Amino acid sequence: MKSGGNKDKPNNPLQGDVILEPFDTLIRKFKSGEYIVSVYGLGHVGAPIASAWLRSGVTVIGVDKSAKVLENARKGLTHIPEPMVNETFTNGLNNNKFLVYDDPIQASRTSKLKMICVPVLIRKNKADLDAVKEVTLAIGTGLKRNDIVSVHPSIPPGTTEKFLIPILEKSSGMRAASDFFVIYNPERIYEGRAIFDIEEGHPGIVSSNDNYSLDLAEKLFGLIYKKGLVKILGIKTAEAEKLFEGVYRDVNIALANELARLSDRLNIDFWQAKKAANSQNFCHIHDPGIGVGGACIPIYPQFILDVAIKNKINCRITKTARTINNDMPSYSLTNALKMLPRKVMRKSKVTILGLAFRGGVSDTRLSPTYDILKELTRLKIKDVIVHDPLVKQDNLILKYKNVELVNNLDYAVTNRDLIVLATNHQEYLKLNASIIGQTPIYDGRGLLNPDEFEKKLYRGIGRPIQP
Ligand SMILES: NC(=O)c1ccc[n+]([C@@H]2O[C@H](COP(=O)([O-])OP(=O)(O)OC[C@H]3O[C@@H](n4cnc5c(N)ncnc54)[C@H](O)[C@@H]3O)[C@@H](O)[C@H]2O)c1
Ligand SMILES: CC(=O)N[C@@H]1[C@@H](OP(=O)(O)OP(=O)(O)OC[C@H]2O[C@@H](n3ccc(=O)[nH]c3=O)[C@H](O)[C@@H]2O)O[C@H](CO)[C@@H](O)[C@@H]1O
Repeated sequence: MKSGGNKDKPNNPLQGDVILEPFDTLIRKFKSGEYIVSVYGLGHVGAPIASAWLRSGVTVIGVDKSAKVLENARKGLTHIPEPMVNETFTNGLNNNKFLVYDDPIQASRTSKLKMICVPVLIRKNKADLDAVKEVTLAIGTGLKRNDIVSVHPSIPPGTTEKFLIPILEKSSGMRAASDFFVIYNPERIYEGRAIFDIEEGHPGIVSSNDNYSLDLAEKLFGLIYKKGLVKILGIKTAEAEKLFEGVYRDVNIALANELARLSDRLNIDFWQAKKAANSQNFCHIHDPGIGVGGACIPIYPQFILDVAIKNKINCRITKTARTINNDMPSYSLTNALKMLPRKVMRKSKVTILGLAFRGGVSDTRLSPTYDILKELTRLKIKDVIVHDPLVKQDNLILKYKNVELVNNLDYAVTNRDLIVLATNHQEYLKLNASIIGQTPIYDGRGLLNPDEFEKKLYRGIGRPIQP
């Protein structure tokens, strides 16, 4: 059969003697619970994905390596503060639609569609594929004929084809696009509204290397993406697409940081200039800030740079943007420390507002606040408070003997020598002169209204110094 035929019928079985099920039968079997989806990794991405499938009526197996995550999941809970995830897990357990496995091979044997949602972080400027390798091997070991494997983390272009498919083929003894099917579906969720983003926020991206798997992906993922799907034939292109989104953001933030630093030097109000500039339809200047954190934006450009170096391409803008953004914690702290009252720096009491990498989330991965803490510790400042309304405890902070993590904002801003706002949590909008008294504040996110503070006690990135 040729590709591109009736969407309800498999148009490219590739398998000679084996007849594939019509897509409608396949979907019916997922909906009836005969076919099961397994989600490997119940973190920021996996937990909302599992929830989206559960919400579509499908039976889901959650798999994770962490005993704590599994224990929580069995109670219908997650450590991910995403709206609707806990409720969906709890309903799923009550309806016997949500199953939790600690055996990844058994989960693969039991499920038809296996979704890889474990993290790909960075080690020595290269993608760290250890977790992906581990689950891929387990999935391959339990793989059955006509099963479907779908890959979700953001990864360097070529990873699925060159790294994951060979593991699946070797461990299963079967061939991709013939005996089993591989889909790449990058996640585009914004933490804090993940289920909404999957279901209604953006079109989903589905890709595969053959037409049959791509049509299959469209049919399957149509169950959860209500805003439509963008189909890409060629997984490598889809892997690149996701990284391009991240590079675009990183470069635009770097541009904002560069212009804000110029504005600081010229004593120009960057924020007013930005607002006016963005009133023109083609202009989308981003926000400057104390740093670019999170498990995505600082990492994806590195994947691009690594692959560029291997292919002897000099991605100068991507590289420069990283350098500019990496320098922002140091630049901001230098300006903030200029506000310290004259006294021995080591004896100063400094408060950092925000540990999360951005406002509205409790995720602290690669937060610029860690860079600030490292520098304050190097300067031997002994009394440092970090406040965050959403982060209740943090293992990295425990390593700093000079740093206390607190959730009480009044305590954090009382009787201090300097306050540095590092995260744009909405909770900080209430700060003003009567709350912080005579303590100088450096606004590393341009969040606060300078008019709410005494002129000499407020400085901020891109904010002019008032005479
Ligand atoms: N966080 C986001 O907003 C976001 C958005 C889009 C894409 N992504 C991509 O998704 C990937 C996953 O990110 P995340 O934020 O969900 O990570 P996470 O750390 O929040 O969750 C990962 C989960 O996988 C589990 N895990 C790790 N190794 C495992 C293994 N070998 N077997 C089984 N379980 C294992 C962990 O215990 C954890 O529960 C990222 O690397 C990124 O490429 C993330
Ligand atoms: C391409 C894109 O948009 N991707 C989003 C991004 O989401 P994110 O959760 O990482 O959040 P961001 O808002 O990008 O922030 C990252 C860091 O940059 C700082 N920042 C931000 C905007 C700005 O103008 N100036 C800044 O300084 C901010 O404080 C924070 O530290 O990656 C997810 C995973 O791939 C995507 O799913 C999601 O779509």
